[in-house]
Amino acid sequence: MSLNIMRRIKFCAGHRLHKHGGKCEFFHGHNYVADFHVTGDHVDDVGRVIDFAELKRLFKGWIDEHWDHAFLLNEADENGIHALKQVVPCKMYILPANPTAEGMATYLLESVCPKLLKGTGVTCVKVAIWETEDSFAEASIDTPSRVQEQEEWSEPMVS
Ligand SMILES: Nc1nc2c(c(=O)[nH]1)N=C([C@H](O)[C@H](O)COP(=O)(O)OP(=O)(O)OP(=O)(O)O)CN2
Repeated sequence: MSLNIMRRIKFCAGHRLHKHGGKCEFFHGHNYVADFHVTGDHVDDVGRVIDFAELKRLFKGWIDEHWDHAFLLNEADENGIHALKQVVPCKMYILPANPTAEGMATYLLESVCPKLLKGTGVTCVKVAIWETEDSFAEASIDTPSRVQEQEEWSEPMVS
């Protein structure tokens, strides 16, 4: 048996889609919603897979530090990165792919959640990123063990 729970985290961030070819190539921002779906196979003495408050501490803590009020850019977007570095102070987070809802959900699921949840006994199996109230993308894994832990972290650039 598995038990599935979800913790929602809201944040705002700026981005642009490298080579989008349309309006989303301009710098702009969104009020994002991130839904973290977590699974476990047993409950504690209180009846919880994991305390929602602990998930908030972990997920919101990471989001607040790295993405909230930051600009998210594709590492291939040299022009955008160069431009943002001129801004003082500047909070920027560089991703290995475009900061689409799909790219952000994938990054959280594969690169961030395994580290945050290490030792908790639960696994994040799906992350949904809502870019607007009408559109979202989700990344999910079928088998938790498919998630690989990655050693490299992109630190936010603050200047
Ligand atoms: N599959 C995806 N398509 C798009 C993404 C994305 O993350 N995944 N992102 C964007 C842009 O970020 C854009 O800001 C959102 O575009 P759009 O949905 O067109 O924006 P609006 O809902 O605000 O549309 P209006 O026509 O301006 O009302 C684009 N595509």
